[in-house]
Amino acid sequence: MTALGISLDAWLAEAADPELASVIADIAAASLEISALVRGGDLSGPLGEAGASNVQGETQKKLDVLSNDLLRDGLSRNPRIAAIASEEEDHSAWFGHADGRYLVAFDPLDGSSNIDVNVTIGTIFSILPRGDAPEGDGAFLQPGTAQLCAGYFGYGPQTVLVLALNGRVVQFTLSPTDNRLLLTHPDIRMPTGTRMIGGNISNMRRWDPALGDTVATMMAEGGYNQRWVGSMIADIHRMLHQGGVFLYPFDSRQPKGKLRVLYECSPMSAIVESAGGKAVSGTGRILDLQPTGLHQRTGLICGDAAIVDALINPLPAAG
Ligand SMILES: O=P(O)(O)OC[C@H]1O[C@](O)(COP(=O)(O)O)[C@@H](O)[C@@H]1O
Ligand SMILES: [Mg+2]
Ligand SMILES: [Mg+2]
Repeated sequence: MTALGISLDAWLAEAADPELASVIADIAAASLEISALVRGGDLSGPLGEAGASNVQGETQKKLDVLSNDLLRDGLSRNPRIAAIASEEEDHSAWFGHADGRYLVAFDPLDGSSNIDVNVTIGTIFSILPRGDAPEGDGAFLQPGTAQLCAGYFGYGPQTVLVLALNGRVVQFTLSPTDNRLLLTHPDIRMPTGTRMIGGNISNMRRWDPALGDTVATMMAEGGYNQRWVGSMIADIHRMLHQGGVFLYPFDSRQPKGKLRVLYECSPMSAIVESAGGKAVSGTGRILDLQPTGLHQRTGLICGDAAIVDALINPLPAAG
């Protein structure tokens, strides 16, 4: 169903089986609560430092913790969801649902450093089959090709939901009048040929020299524009609609990469590929990567396939 303006629920009734639809609907319900907190800003209460660190040693903001709790609590009530894994939790959480057919991995709040400055942040999620693996983190260690659905919420001037499902990318926008998610983009295709790069250029000196040289040449001589919000979801959302590439490559300070495979790179790469783009780590396709850890990191270069190719070709062969 592609009629503009139809609700998420009506769209899901046609696009997904009822069980998968219920999982997406529950993620959406929790995310709309997060959206309301974000919209309230300081009026929602202090959203700054929570005084704790997550398993990766990163300072947690109160909104990171609140968002995690909203998603975890909301999803725990769905009997079809066996377990969740989150950036903010050391290990996967299993709900004891005998009929749980799905696993959900999520970054509850992407772009935490932008919370206090009213810049777009988001929620990223990946829905995987439960499979036969025993209960535990290992059940989540599936390549991105196994994802049944990938998506993100963007909390910016508009609250949007972007979904990759059945090989298509669609976008819903939150109606401010009745708080419903309505279809605004029935088939997003990444534009090609846009000369735009989204990367943290302050890290350029730490990148593979060949990659750094290529990017420097593109900007100095190729007419490339540079854009960097500092929230992956916002930077990739821009690429999805305007074209160009997003990159957070391996570097000498973070040789294993910064962005997490299961709940950042895998879902965002599924969205980029489904919209006609390409997503690689620098040593291979992201969606083919077999994760070995719940919080594993990787490099990421994604977007317009021709520009991604131009960036990775000078890099050494896959290792
Ligand atoms: O500090 P930098 O280099 O700007 O990093 C920004 C990157 O870190 C992230 O914020 C990591 O996400 P979290 O906020 O979920 O930790 C990405 O969204 C973004 O691309
Ligand atoms: Mg993140
Ligand atoms: Mg996060």
